[in-house]
Amino acid sequence: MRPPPQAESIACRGGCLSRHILSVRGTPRVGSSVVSHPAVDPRSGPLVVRSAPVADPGALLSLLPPDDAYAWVHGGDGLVGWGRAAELHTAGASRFADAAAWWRDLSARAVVRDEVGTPGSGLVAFGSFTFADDAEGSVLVVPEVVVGRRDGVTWITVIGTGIGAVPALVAGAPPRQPSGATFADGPVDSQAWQQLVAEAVTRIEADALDKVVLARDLVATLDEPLDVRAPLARLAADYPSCWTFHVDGFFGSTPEMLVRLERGLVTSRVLAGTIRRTGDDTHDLALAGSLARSSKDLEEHEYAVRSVADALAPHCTNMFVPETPFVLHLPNVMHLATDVTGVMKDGASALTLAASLHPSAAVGGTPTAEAVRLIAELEQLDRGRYAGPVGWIDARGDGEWGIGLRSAQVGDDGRTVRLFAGCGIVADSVPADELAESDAKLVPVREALS
Ligand SMILES: C=C(O[C@H]1C=CC=C(C(=O)O)[C@@H]1O)C(=O)O
Repeated sequence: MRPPPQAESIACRGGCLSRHILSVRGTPRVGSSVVSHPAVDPRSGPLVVRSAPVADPGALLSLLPPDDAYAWVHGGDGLVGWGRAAELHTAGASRFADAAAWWRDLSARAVVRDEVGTPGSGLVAFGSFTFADDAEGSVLVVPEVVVGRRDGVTWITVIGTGIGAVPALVAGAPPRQPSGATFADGPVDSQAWQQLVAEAVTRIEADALDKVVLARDLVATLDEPLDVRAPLARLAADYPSCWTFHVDGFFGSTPEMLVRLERGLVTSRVLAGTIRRTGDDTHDLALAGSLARSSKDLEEHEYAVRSVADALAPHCTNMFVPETPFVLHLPNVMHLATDVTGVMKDGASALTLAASLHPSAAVGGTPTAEAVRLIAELEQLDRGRYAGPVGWIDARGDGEWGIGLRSAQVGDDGRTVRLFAGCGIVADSVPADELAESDAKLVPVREALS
């Protein structure tokens, strides 16, 4: 393999890189307002992108500066980035189409020298999309620096308007740990939320729909503004089989891969059907067996698998949809899980696939339209980016989009953090059990803030 580039190394990290790379703002952000018809500023030249292998710099998350940092890591591999070379903010039902068009245009105009040639090298954007059409906050960001690792190969990508210097990669000082976290119910307290679950069961029994996912939130207040690198490091260490992410204050560790597209191969990990772990391995094994036999959970799972298979079918050939789920063991919960695969047939990008899949029945319900209407009516919660697609895309269209679960959004003051969790409700659901399940799903982020 080619030796890592050293000649251009300079002893600085994210912040001072901006001396070397002029930041092109793809679309200016005006306060928090939404740019619905984005275009790259025609006065700016194309983005100039260079990817090259580098020596292993250690844990990817340890490279992140405190601000403008992005992450998508899974068991040591993944992508981290910092700085903003270009960005798009969008909203509305057209948010995915806006983002896909912006990305196609930006990619087509970019000048790329990619010495790595793997999914995630070359031009890359991190993104996060809201669950609901009418929420603000969908974003794609192209960092100034991206560091990736995959199958033992580490690379750096530098993005700007000119030939940028390649920064030396050094771990920064350890992040400041969160302190003084207190947690309170969001606008709907746990008692009221159980009543909503009961109401959803009534609606399901009245045959209006088969399944609906209801979510709740917790509000954490910290002593000081959150250094998001601290919970990210904790989540990545505690949940290595999940995808730990951060985009624009939205962070978490999701076990659910909405869609991955790599060199024509499409995969999706569907989760639905949950049981809490007890901490006693023998007992948990017995619980895993009962989860795999539970008709309530199997029914809930089947809806989610069907929704994913149906949404992928128009884009794929050779689809494989296993008939029986396996049990995914996480430290806090176990889930029924199915890995759906297919071969891309129509050239759709990972982002277009994510748009076709969202919202799957793991976060919406069945039928989708009725479930989404009931969520809006009952939930009394602005989900923001929770349960929306979060991940990355490269210029080839390859990418990974997880579902933004086991997640939280940092507020503008930096000290307030909203944590989210939801549960699939079907005819047999029991409100108190669903509350306990949602508490278990809040554990990863809650512990990472404590
Ligand atoms: C909606 C969430 O989880 C989904 C994913 C896995 C299992 C689920 C369940 O069993 O209800 C949910 O469908 C969440 O974690 O907030």
